[in-house]
Amino acid sequence: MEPETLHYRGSIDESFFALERQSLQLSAEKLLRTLCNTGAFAHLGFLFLFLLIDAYWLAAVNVVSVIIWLIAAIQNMRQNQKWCVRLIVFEMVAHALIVTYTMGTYLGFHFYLWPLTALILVSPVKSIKKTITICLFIAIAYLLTYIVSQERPYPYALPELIPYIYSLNVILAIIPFIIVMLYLKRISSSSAKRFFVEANTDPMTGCFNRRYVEQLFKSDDSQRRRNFEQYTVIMCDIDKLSGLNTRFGHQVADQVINAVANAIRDNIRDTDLIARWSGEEFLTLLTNASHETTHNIVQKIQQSLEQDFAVQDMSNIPIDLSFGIASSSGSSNFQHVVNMADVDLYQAKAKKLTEREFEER
Ligand SMILES: Nc1nc2c(ncn2[C@@H]2O[C@H](COP(=O)(O)OP(=O)(O)OP(=O)(O)O)[C@@H](O)[C@H]2O)c(=O)[nH]1
Repeated sequence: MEPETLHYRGSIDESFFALERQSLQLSAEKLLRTLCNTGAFAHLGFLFLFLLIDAYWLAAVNVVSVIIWLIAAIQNMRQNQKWCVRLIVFEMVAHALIVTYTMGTYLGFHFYLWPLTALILVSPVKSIKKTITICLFIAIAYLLTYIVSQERPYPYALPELIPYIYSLNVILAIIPFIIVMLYLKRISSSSAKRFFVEANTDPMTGCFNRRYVEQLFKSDDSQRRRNFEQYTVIMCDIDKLSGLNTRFGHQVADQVINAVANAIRDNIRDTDLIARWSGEEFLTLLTNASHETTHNIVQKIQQSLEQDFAVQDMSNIPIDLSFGIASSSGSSNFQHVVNMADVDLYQAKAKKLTEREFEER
């Protein structure tokens, strides 16, 4: 699955990093914080409701509930998520049972038991056996409320509020469920993006890798292919990279590779694509670019690189790029176009070599 936020140009763009950071931040701690805040506020609201209907002892129970939610929030802040979840589960089960036993099932307080199963699924309980046992225990507790409290008459004031309290409980009980599901959705989309990036990009430069480009031209995705119906391939090779490694070390050579990737990236459009084809070779795919535009881009890449080296005080590093260019016109076969660009590249390199030999004579 390709994340929509990844553009063809470059590779892992800034919006992806922002999204990734956001998703990671929405960790268990954030999920529990949202739950604790919602739980504490909801119980504070119910405290007033119970006072309104003269259910004083239930209001007292609610005070204890608010305290438990606050302690759970503190445990979460202290990174003690295990105890935070235990307290939430205890409070929700005990409170749902007490209120349902006192008021009957027709007020809907027993609905709070269901979202707990979702919470337990994402909680730090690692063992599957334990998770299933707790979920079954919740199901049994739900059944008990039904058996014990079904026929119980409503004992408090303002019975006309019953349908409203029921509706409120239905809505509030689904909130923890939604929060947990959103959390799971975020985690799964974040993992899919990470998987895509790891499989299709070069970690050092952030460019797409060869695999991605080859898959792109093999894929049946007509929308994506249409973007590359009329394209030009530029093969860019860093000359004598092995020499740079020997003379200046791998770190400097890596810096050179990154600088070349940036120079290409800065001079192509969002609809174009850059991929690290091999250690010292980059492939650039330009869409609908004329001969003149392509040559301008090549020139701009070289100029950008020189400027970047001057800014970074790296002008002493002898860096030369060779380019091979081929266009898809007349051939729809990607591999064939790449081969033509390769031939052009080797000719450019051979020409340089001959010129150098001529100068040295
Ligand atoms: N520092 C660094 N070096 C790399 C990386 N990938 C490939 N190389 C080096 O790039 C060099 C490529 O060597 P060659 O294929 O002979 O190419 P070259 O030295 O650039 O010579 P010409 O292409 O003929 O100009 C090898 O020494 C590799 O070790 C990398 O990620 N970092």
